[in-house]
Amino acid sequence: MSASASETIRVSEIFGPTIQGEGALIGQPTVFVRTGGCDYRCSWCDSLHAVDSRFRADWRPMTTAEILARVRALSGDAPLMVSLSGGNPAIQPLGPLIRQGQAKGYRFALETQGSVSRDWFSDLDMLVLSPKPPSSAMTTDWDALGDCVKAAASKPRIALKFVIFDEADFAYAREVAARFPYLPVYLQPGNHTPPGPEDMDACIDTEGILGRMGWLIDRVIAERWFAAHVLPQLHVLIWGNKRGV
Ligand SMILES: C[S@@+](CC[C@H](N)C(=O)[O-])C[C@H]1O[C@@H](n2cnc3c(N)ncnc32)[C@H](O)[C@@H]1O
Ligand SMILES: Nc1nc2[nH]cc(C(=O)O)c2c(=O)[nH]1
Ligand code: SF4
Ligand SMILES: [Mg+2]
Repeated sequence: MSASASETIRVSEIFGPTIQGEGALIGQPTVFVRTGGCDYRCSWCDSLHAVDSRFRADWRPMTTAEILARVRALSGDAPLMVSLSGGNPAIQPLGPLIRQGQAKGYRFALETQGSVSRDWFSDLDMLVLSPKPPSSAMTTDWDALGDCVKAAASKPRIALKFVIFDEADFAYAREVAARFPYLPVYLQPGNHTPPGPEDMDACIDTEGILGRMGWLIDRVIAERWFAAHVLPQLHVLIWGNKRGV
């Protein structure tokens, strides 16, 4: 599907530069463009303010030019990595933003659950596919996930990233990884989030997160899954569930 540059994109928030706190690009200075709206409702979603339609009034329709101007202002016009997240950014017309941003030297990563594929995935610098394990209560559409990998196969780096709370989630990650044996895998312990986005500033369960991190490392080693990377959500350990960091 193609999109014209005049189409608007539903934006929940644009923030940064901060560091990418997760996965393959962890530690990299990054500006986040978080789009509003998602076709999933994960039981533990940490970004409900970009998912729950109660927050729809906060999502602003922005043109590609407006988003790019905001990203350039936040970064002082110095090109850096832009992470397109959400919500599900794949349901927004982001192709023109990626191409116009790249023309200015910016690089683009996109985080999605793999439920919707777009031909413009091939223009990305990095596609992070984060299929949802049983604890999310979502069901994987294997054809859609395969289509996402195919759409991106010609150019960008692709990585799989899994949130793991328990043994069933770990088994799911193993299954997906076996279907795509050539893709790098990142595993991150789940963070038990408060029930509503209003309460997100509540304290995080650091002990629980680090406990699951230790368990995850033990499981990876026990299975001799030596191709997997195990990482915490670094930004959560530093700033908790705060928005805009
Ligand atoms: C908020 S999502 C937005 C992008 C897209 N909808 C997705 O899920 O990939 C960004 C990343 O945060 C992860 N995430 C969401 N809630 C989490 C939680 N409670 N603990 C750990 N990671 C979480 C998701 O799995 C995903 O990898
Ligand atoms: N610092 C930081 N790193 C992140 N990595 C993935 C994020 C997301 O919510 O998509 C995120 C986020 O919100 N903040
Ligand atoms: S797919 Fe991503 S944004 Fe949507 S509900 Fe799940 S974690 Fe949240
Ligand atoms: Mg997040």
